[in-house]
Amino acid sequence: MTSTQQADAGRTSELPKWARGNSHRGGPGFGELIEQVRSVMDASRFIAPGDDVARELTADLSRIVERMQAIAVPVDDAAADSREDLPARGNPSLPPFEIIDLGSEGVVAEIVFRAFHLGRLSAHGGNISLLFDELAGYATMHRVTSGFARTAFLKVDYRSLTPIDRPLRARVWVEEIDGRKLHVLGTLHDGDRLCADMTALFIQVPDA
Ligand SMILES: CCCCCCCCCCCC(=O)SCCNC(=O)CCNC(=O)[C@H](O)C(C)(C)COP(=O)(O)OP(=O)(O)OC[C@H]1O[C@@H](n2cnc3c(N)ncnc32)[C@H](O)[C@@H]1OP(=O)(O)O
Repeated sequence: MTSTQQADAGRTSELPKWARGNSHRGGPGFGELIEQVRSVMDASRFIAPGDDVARELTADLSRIVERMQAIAVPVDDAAADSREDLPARGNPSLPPFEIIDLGSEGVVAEIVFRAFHLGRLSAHGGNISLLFDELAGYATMHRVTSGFARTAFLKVDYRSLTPIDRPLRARVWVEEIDGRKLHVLGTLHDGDRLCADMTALFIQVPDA
C-alpha cells in the first residue's frame, strides 16, 4: 500500500487532488536531480570563494536556472512535492524525510538534517518546526473527514541539540479532534534522546 492509499483509508472522501501522490512525474531521474539540488544547497554552506570563483559559479548556476525556468509547468503539475516515492515528496525546500509508517495512529518518519539545515552547532530550530508542520499535515490529512487541515498554530519545545547528518526519528499524531479543530502532538528523537516536541492546532478547511 502506498503512503497515499494509507492516508486515504480513514477519510470519508478522496484526498484533495493536489495531495494525491505519484511516482512518475519528472521521470526516473528526478530524484537524483533533486538530490543534486540539495547537494548544491549543502555545499554552499561551506565555501568562502574568491570573487572570480563566485562569479564563475554564479554563471554556471544561472545557466541551470534558465534551463529549469524554460521547462516550468503550473505548480499543481510539478514533480516536486508530489513524488511519494522520494524523500519529502521530492520537495527540496523540506528536510528530506522518509515515511516509515502512516495511519490512524499518526505518522512516523526518518529524517536526516543536513548541512543546509545547520543553525549554529545543530539543526536550525526553524527547520525542525518545518519538519513538524509538514508531518502534522500528513497526520491530519488522514484524520479529517474531507478537505484538509491548515496550521493555526505550532509550538516547538527544543529539549536538546538536534544533530545533522544522522538519522533521527519523528512521530506526529492527532491527539484529539474537537469539531474542525485537530490537536496535534509530535516528538523528534535521536535514538532515545528527545530533541524536540511539538504541540499544534490544525483547522479543517474545504479543499481550495
Ligand atoms: C498524504 C499527503 C500529505 C500531504 C501533506 C501536505 C502537508 C502540508 C502541511 C502544511 C500545513 C501548513 O503549513 S498550512 C499553512 C500555514 N497556515 C496558514 O497559512 C493558516 C492561515 N490561517 C487561516 O487560514 C485561518 O486562520 C484558519 C483556517 C487557521 C482558521 O480560520 P477559520 O476557518 O475561519 O476558523 P475560525 O472560525 O477562525 O476558527 C475555528 C476555531 O479554531 C480556533 N482557532 C483558530 N485559530 C486559532 C489559533 N491560532 N489559536 C487558537 N485557536 C484558534 C477558533 O477560536 C475557533 O474555535 P471555536 O470557536 O470553534 O472553539
